[in-house]
Amino acid sequence: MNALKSILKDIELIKAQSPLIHNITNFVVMNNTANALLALGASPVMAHASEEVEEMTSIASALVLNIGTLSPTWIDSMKIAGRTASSKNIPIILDPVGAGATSYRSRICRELIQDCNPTVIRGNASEIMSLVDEEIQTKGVDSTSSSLHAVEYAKVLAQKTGAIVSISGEIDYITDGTRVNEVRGGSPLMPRVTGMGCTATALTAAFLAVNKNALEAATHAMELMSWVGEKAAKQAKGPGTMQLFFLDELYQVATGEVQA
Ligand SMILES: Nc1ncnc2c1ncn2[C@@H]1O[C@H](COP(=O)(O)OP(=O)(O)O)[C@@H](O)[C@H]1O
Ligand SMILES: Cc1ncsc1CCOP(=O)(O)O
Ligand SMILES: [Mg+2]
Repeated sequence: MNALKSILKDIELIKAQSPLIHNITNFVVMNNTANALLALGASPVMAHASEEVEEMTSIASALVLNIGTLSPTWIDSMKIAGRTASSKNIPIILDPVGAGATSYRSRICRELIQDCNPTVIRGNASEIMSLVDEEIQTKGVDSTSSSLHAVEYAKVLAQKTGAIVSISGEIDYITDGTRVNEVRGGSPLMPRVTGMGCTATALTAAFLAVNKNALEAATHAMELMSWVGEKAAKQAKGPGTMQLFFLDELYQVATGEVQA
């Protein structure tokens, strides 16, 4: 399977380079996403103090900006880190958690996009749609729309911002504004575990760190999520064990016990 070989090639690079991934992310998922990055072979660091983010981003291979539990001091740090990354050609991935639920979140996402030029924007359907149409109100951090419905919005967002836009859901769609890659698979248990979308974002950062083709890197991350999620769900009894099996299966792939 060619897609699998191509993902495994990126994973080999992640293992060899162990890229430092600087995460400014939310309190809910810090532990999950750090563990997922470690399982894959990357090196996570969570740092959000404005006093240190410029230095931390400067030594990182990719930057995650995740607005899940944002507050004014964190936004300042995100902007410093984002500008630093942008000036040094360090890839940035923005997760617009809950965009459209409050005007604050939507406004901050627009400012971050404007100031930091993210390489990839990854969110669920509702979040991506709300970034294009300010009238779209979402319920919270979970999507109320199908990913298929968001594809045209994602293309517009990609064309407007120059970012690759990655929409997650039952089917994932990743677009540069013209081409659209589709990723199927995964499991309905995945959205029953908090932080799975944020994990997808963190893994996308790891792929961006080793693969300069951002459309391919973002697609690889979603293919890996889907593949690992499906394997984990076969063994899980519910969300609790799903979380554990997901990490273990990710580690199995990363340590090379699964071959293409
Ligand atoms: N119904 C589903 N079937 C299969 N995979 C899913 C389903 N819903 C979400 N996923 C997967 O779960 C992960 C998180 O996606 P999603 O729940 O949309 O993100 P978020 O947590 O940001 O809302 C992605 O890898 C996505 O492909
Ligand atoms: C529940 C919640 N509330 C604020 S951030 C967060 C986590 C969202 O994570 P994900 O979007 O990956 O489910
Ligand atoms: Mg999310």
